[in-house]
Amino acid sequence: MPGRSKPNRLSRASPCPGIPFARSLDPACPAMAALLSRPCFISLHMPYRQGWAQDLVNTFRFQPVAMRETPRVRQLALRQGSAIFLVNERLALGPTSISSRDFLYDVDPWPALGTASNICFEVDDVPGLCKQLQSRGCSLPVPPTEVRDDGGSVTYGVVSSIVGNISHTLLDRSRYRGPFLPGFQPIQGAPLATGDGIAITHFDHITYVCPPGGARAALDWYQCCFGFRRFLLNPRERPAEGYVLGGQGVGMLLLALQSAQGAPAHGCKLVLAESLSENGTNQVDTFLEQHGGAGIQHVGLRTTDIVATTRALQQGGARFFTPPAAYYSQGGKAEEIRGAGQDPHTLAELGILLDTTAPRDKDQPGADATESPSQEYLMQIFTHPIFSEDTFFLELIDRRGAPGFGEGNIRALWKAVQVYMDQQQ
Ligand SMILES: O=C(O)C(=O)Cc1ccc(O)cc1
Repeated sequence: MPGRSKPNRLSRASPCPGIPFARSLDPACPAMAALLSRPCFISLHMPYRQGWAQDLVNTFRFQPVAMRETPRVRQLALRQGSAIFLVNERLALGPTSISSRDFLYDVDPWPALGTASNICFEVDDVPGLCKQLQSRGCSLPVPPTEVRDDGGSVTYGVVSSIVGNISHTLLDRSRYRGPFLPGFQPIQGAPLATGDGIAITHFDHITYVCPPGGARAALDWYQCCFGFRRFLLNPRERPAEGYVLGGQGVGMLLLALQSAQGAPAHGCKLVLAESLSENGTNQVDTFLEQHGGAGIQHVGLRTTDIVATTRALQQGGARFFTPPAAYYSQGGKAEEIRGAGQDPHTLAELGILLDTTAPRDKDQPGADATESPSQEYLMQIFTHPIFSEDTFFLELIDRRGAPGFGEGNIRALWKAVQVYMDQQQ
């Protein structure tokens, strides 16, 4: 955890605290009332005076919707589609003056550096879920709490995840009519120009970096505690092993989950990454080192037009990883791109990756057996790290029927990041 040492909670014997080990490994592990929906917001914490909120507004065109300011902290909600980042900034130096209650709807991760540390989920019964989680031994830094203003009231609690500095705000805002949350002032003003082509609709997935041996424990925890279901990233993935990428410099295990509620096509997935590299540092190890432990490595933002969105963001100054030029010329890639109905020159100019190797697995929940697999593909592009360290970054993802993750794209990203990191040294 940045700036503060913390015992490794992944070393617990049972992945589901309080549940006998054998039962806890059962994916149906015991009826959680938790029906978590798509993330309501993702919290970012900045150390003193790092104005990254401005970049989200000016470059990524997130719209400021609401703000809360105390003498010690500022919290700013920024929105694109239904994706909301809650940017938390300290207004004073030094940890002593800040109490955990300064950051409403969150806990203070004491960041010595920028970190994305909280994912808020809307739930129906906050006290009931908090009670269940507590009875399973989960740590609840904020017990169920009611906050109200003129727009009504909400109930929230915060639970610590077993992964690094990540926490989850559990929120019931069914009784609230205001624009964001009680305690926040709406930010009036003309919406930012939307004719610029940026078409971000929602959070598609959130990828964690787990410590060695930690991805499986995290998978079990989210299944047991939040009722998440396993999501197979690729038809070739064997459930017992996970999606293992090896060779060509890649050594990584990926496991994924999706929330039980919500249509699969629109649900937000959690991807758990763990390094399997034995020799030398890679992007996952680098994250652990520079972040000071496990945490959120990137957030995938779903777009319905990745070409226009990337172009507009690049014009606004966003910087993206670009794959080596050979990516577009070798192994029939240009034909693959054309076959998908895209233009290889445009994708190459912008650095967008396209993958047709992640067709819809007909066994995944929600799969539509009538759709033709040949038309399914996805396109992705990844920003450079957005804080000063090589830690957190954003991704744009445009899914054309493909719900998984393309192996070719992950390899290309891996390579591009390695080249970037080598250049940094
Ligand atoms: O492709 C994605 O968006 C993923 O989430 C998979 C992934 C996970 C970790 C990495 O360092 C690179 C790629």
